[in-house]
Amino acid sequence: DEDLPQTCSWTSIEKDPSLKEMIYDVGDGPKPFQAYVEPPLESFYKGDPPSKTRVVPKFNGLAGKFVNMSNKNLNFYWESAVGGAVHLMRHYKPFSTGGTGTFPGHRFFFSPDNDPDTRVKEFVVGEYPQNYYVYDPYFVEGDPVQTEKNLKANLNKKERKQYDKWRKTLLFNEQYLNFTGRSYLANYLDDGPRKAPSHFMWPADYFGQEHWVVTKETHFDRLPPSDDLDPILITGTKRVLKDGDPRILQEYRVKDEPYMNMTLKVLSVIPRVFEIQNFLSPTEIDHILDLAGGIELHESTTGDVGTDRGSDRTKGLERKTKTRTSKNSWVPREKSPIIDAIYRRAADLTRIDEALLRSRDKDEHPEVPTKRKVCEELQLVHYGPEQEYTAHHDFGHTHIDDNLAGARFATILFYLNEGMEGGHTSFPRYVNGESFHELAVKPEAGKAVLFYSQLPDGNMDDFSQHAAKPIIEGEKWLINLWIWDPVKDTEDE
Ligand SMILES: O=C(O)CCC(=O)C(=O)O
Ligand SMILES: [Fe+2]
Repeated sequence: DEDLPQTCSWTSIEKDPSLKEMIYDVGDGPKPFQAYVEPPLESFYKGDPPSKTRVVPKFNGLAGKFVNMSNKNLNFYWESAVGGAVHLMRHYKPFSTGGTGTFPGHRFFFSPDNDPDTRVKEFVVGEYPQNYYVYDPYFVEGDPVQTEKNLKANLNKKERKQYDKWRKTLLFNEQYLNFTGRSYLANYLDDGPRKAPSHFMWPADYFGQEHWVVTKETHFDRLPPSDDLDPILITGTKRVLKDGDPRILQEYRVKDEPYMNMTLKVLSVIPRVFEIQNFLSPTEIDHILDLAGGIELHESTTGDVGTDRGSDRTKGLERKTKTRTSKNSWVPREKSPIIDAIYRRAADLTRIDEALLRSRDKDEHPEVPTKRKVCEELQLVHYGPEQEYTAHHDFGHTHIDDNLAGARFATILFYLNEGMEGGHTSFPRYVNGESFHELAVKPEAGKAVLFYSQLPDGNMDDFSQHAAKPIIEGEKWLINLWIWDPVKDTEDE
């Protein structure tokens, strides 16, 4: 298109400069892997760095990855203190894993799901980067012969395969940790480590760095009549807008502005966090809040706590999660043309084809391994006084047999209001040379925040841990969009 000589400030880099070749061996001979190695702190500052050494953050949380390397069904508990109250966190299938944000000194244990009085393994969480907590009843330290005997006696062929993949994951983790200083929070798959993200990732080289990207999805500045905001019914290729095509409801958008510029400003290098001012227009915000009036908001839950699979005895120990006290609801892209435009703009912002953010026809992106979307529906969230979402990671953990290993890759938060007291989005572990306090992002109406939960090498980013701080006064409205890599784990329709 002639109006758009260049669509973004990014000039092609062959590979992310933070990727370094590491040679590893998990028993099949030496192999190369492009591993993410954190750049030196001095490079995080455009001018003179305030310090050459990292500040140790006040917040000492970390991602705990708990692994069931047995063929037993287990229940996983948190024990609030030695001999204190225990809380059922979740059920673990054979050879499965799960994660939770945790702190040094936290206590967890596994029990067989048919024998809740027995603790087969207890864990006390250590300091970062001690992220792994493994139950392996077959392994005998320093005795490979006995270990092999135990495995032969207890596991069938299929189980042995699953076990061996976990062994490789742990071996890979040791070498990755040694090379990068970080744990490998993904799994080692059938043909090697989890693949590097298939989506584009904006670089974040230093605080205050700016990128820009152009979008034809310009702002709505007048609300179309409600009939024009009916749900979108067309599907697949018919949704594609060619360069010459007008945008949907163009007449209600800012006049004589064929495209608009979005500026991403780097708020944090590790994790990669960007803010984008004026992503949403006041009209768009009105429309979303209007939808919110007609949408029933539900009490939020997280994937971490609560299961209906507990035994009778453990049922009484389940509790509603206290980590997330807000109310939420899902808004599909097809809800209205304005919501659709927000998805298209988000696609331009992340430089992901909009087709990946909806159901696709057969011939759209045949290279993508499944027809699943790469995002969830928008989530509309409301926090009232005292409500919060305590520190957590947005990524999840996949089963060892899931060879695609789809996980949340990027999060975009869109703030719908401002002026509340509290309610910041906090990144308590952002790496810097000045402050041991969190990076606190203030909600401002129309502002978007983009951050990545994964690293350029396909590992999960433990430092992406974040929280919604409690509201002290007022309320907070936001929508968030979760983008997955390479695709979502299940279809959400
Ligand atoms: O409300 C916020 O600021 C953050 C929300 C969040 O982290 C989430 O919904 O996953
Ligand atoms: Fe989150």
